[in-house]
Amino acid sequence: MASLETIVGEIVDIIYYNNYNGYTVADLDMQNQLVTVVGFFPELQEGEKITILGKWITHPEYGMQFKAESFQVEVPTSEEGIEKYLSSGMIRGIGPVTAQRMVAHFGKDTLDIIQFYPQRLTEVEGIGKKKAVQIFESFEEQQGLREVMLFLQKFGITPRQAVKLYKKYGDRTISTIKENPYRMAEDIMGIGFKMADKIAMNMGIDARSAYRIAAGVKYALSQNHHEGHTYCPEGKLIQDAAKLLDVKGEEVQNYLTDMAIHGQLKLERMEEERVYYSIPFYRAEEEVALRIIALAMTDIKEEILDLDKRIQQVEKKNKILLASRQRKAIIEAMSNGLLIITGGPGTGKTTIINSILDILEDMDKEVLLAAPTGRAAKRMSEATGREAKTIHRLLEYGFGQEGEEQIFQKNEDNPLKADVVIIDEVSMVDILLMNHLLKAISPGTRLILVGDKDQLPSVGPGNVLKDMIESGVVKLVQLNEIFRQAQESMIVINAHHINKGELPLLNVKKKDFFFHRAHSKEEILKIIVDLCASRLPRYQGFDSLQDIQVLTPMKKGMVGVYQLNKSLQQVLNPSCKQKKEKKMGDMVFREGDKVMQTKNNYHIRWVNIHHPEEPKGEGVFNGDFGMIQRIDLEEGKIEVLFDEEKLVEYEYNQLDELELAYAVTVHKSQGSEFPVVVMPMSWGPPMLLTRNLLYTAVTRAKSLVVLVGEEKYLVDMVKNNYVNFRYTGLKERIRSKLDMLSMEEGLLEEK
Ligand SMILES: Nc1ncnc2c1ncn2[C@@H]1O[C@H](COP(=O)(O)OP(=O)(O)OP(=O)(O)O)[C@@H](O)[C@H]1O
Repeated sequence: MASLETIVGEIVDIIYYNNYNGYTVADLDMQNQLVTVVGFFPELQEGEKITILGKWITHPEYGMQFKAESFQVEVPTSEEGIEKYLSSGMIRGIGPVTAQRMVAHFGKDTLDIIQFYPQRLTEVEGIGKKKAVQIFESFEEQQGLREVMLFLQKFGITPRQAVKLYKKYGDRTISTIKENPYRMAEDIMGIGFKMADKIAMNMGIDARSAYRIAAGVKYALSQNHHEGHTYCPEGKLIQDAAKLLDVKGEEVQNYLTDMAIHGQLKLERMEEERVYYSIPFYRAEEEVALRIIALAMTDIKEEILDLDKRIQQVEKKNKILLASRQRKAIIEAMSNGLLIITGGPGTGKTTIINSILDILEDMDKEVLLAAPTGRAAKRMSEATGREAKTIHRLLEYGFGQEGEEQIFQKNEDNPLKADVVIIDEVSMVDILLMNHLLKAISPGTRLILVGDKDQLPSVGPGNVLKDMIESGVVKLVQLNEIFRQAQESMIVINAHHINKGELPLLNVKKKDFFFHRAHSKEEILKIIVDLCASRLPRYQGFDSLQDIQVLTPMKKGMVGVYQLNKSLQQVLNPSCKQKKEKKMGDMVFREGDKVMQTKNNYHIRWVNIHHPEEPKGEGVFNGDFGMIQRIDLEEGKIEVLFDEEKLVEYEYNQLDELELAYAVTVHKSQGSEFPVVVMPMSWGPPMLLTRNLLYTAVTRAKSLVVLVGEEKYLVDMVKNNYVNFRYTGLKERIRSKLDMLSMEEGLLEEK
């Protein structure tokens, strides 16, 4: 067996870098001998000098390589190395041109100048005082980050996670982790208990300490919440936590009651079973149940005169005859504190919202409209011709100062001022957001919730819409008639077939729902790329970027999001001299790319390019699509245009909020609609390939659906009625609270 050796050299080329786990293949110049090095590293930069401890291996294909076990990076010392290092874009304010000028001026002292005499940077052409400060700060930050990465690499924490930790804890990263490693698992998405535990063990924390077991239990419970549950039955929690902690079930059990007594968890009885909630979910479920009952029981005293006449007027104005259920929906909307309107595509939900709006506005009522995502809110605005906001915006979330704890400014002390609030796409609302929404609805304001209960449930915990419906307490209008106009669309017809577990009708001439047969995943990928790049634009006039959206159930694999995006990018927006690009691990962002914002960012500023004189707007939301307009390699910035008007500037360290979006997962597409949806049909885990998911994907399309693959997988999906089960207590909670209230009233009456 080869023994460990130390080699020293300068990085001359990064051949491969995986930004999820840090796996790197790089060429190293060892005194004019080129060596290939492989191993797990933080993002290395060309020009850096590195000392590596490892051993020589022979790769069957690539020959001799040096496999790293540990390493020490030094800053480059040669002028060429310094220039390469600074040109890489890792320091804000320095791109290739500035790097070259700096090295031409300061030579080998450039890095020392940045660190110790930053004021001298202004001697370089193009660097003013402000930029000099920016370069100094960014360099310091990089040094700090390096230190954190070096400390964490021995625990198997990837560079990406190290960056997240550094963003969260800043200069105090190392001390915070040393103090309580389990905090990482609570604070940082993607760092599990296991990783935090590894560090804790390494630091000598006892495996049976109360501290460790409590952390394990909390983490096991939070994992259940991640899967959509609002609580976890005791047996399952003990099992999950014991497995995680590698201790006996009894050891966990002993702590559970204790944790409940100390208010770390909430112990409840649910259908004769002991179950545990994390406190925020328990509170949210309790409060939602109480508020739903209060709203549902609010008597609308107001007698609406001439409602029949008003409905007739609306019919006349819109030139339609409302169906009886639609009339019922309108009447109920006028006479209930809380109403749910649910139905599949083409069953007239939008028509009802518009009719209700017409009537209410005619009566001078104040109405507010909102939906859970930016895209859904935008569609609601377009469909109603009125302003619709995201629920977060409606509730004025995050209007505080940056860095302060973000809160919903609209709440029970400062409720929404409106007669009626209408929320669309309510199936996407989870228990926490529903609680915030209900808090801001005061008695006297009516709430109308519109949605399709058969869509995928909310990403966050809870099954709120279904639970509310099944509680039987909330007034419900269920629409099931597909209107004639909608019946002309096979998308609508087939969506209803799929929802009922029937096979969709495929390839009906001159229609809008097609199946393209392909046998292997390679073939599926090839056909999808061809459809998007050439056939659909050429024969049907669709725009490859604006109109066509590839949706896929999976992230990984040949027809998963990552590969689809790579292949589509290569063809739809290939690399060329004129287009600048920024490498992010194994992904490339290029000018002209279609991208998606992957989390809600309430503070990021945008300029309306049509009205640059207007004050800057704030906020870009999870699921918003944009286009990369410009990459500034000097400043380290990427400009993205959203909705063809909002221009947002991202710094490189914010790029984890963006993903390529030629293809996105079905889950991410919830609440959005596209002219064309293209989707692969191939093998995947049955838990994922469900009827529910297919229904959600198909209902995202307005003009055309093309499924590509093998029909047997389509049949499997239609038959797979597996709905991810969620432990939620809202339905029972509403019922039991109502029973209690009725009992109290009964007692009062008896008295
Ligand atoms: N009473 C009616 N008579 C005739 N046509 C109707 C009636 N109600 C709705 N429609 C028509 O049916 C179609 C579907 O209605 P609408 O868009 O309101 O449904 P929806 O449930 O909002 O659909 P989606 O969820 O797909 O947006 C529209 O073309 C609409 O004009």
